[in-house]
Amino acid sequence: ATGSAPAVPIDERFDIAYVTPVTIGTPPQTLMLDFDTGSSDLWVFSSHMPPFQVRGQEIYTPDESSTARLLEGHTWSIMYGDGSASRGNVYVDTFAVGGLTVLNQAVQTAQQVSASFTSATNIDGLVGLGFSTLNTVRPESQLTFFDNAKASLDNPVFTADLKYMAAGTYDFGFIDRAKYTGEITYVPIDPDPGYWIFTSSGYAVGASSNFSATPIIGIADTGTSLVYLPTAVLTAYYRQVQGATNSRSYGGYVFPCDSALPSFTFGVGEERFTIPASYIRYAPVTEGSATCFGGLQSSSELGINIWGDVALKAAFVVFDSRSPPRIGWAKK
Ligand SMILES: O=C(CNCCc1c[nH]c2ccccc12)Nc1scc(-c2ccccc2)c1C(=O)NCc1ccccc1
Repeated sequence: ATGSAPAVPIDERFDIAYVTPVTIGTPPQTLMLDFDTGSSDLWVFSSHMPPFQVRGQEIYTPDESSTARLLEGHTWSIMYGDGSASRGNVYVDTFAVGGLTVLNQAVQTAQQVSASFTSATNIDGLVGLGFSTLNTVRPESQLTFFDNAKASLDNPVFTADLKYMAAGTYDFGFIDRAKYTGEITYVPIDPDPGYWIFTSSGYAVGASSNFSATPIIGIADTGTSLVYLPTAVLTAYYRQVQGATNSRSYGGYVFPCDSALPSFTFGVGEERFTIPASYIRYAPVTEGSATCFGGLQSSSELGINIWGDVALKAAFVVFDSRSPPRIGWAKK
């Protein structure tokens, strides 16, 4: 089997996150979920939440699904690095995306979500595509949709083709030759932490003329908007941006929106990928402001480097869960 589904930006002005239509239950309930390689819980806004925490999101109502079964005595609770959080209980039900159907998928129904999820009105929940070891369901952790689907897929892979201010695609079980150019460069993944962690071979500010061959260990993360890198890399980049400052009040590097921005190049093996300046001029700090927030930010508070959407949309990315797992990057 194979599957293919769109990844649609939740906001037409800047790519905060991407959502993908899925159906859950019988008769099918359609929700728009954020497919997230940086976590491993499939959780949804649900009929178990207090109504004031739901602001326009679609909800999953297990009581209206004839195939829903409560997973007795199981709960979940997750906290992300930005302090956002959610928790609740667990059902198994039929889950379908892009032509693929998984029977008895663990669907984590939210009873409580933090304010940042309530205000993300176009996100009805998340589909974790990280390694199932990260799943937070207790007392027995649950498998991701991809781990449940893997045996029936033509190949144990999925690919991300995210786009700047446009709908991209997630493909499951196959690699679409029409979505990339040249060859795919594969590098190993360390699956133990549970994330898609790989080592970038270095970076350059602007084109790859002055490439600095320094290993950067980071997570390929479709669920995080921006790129978080070591301070040394950031200062090298923002040194080239007129008026750039690392603002405590805005919580990161900001600069005048009309400043000239260099592109940013990162290495995967011998290959070089360039993030255009337009992706790094991420968004005005507030509606209509002349101060813009950068798409490259420091990872020093996180303790981990993250290659979020700003980087992923500059490439065609293959998440290959053969043994040992590996990640592939190609131009497009
Ligand atoms: O969790 C994810 C992806 N799902 C995000 C879902 C989500 C969280 N608010 C959302 C709001 C809307 C939609 C989706 C989400 N990625 C990873 S891997 C390692 C870390 C991490 C570990 C330790 C310390 C720090 C990060 C994170 C992390 O917390 N990223 C979020 C973030 C956000 C802002 C800044 C940094 C990291």
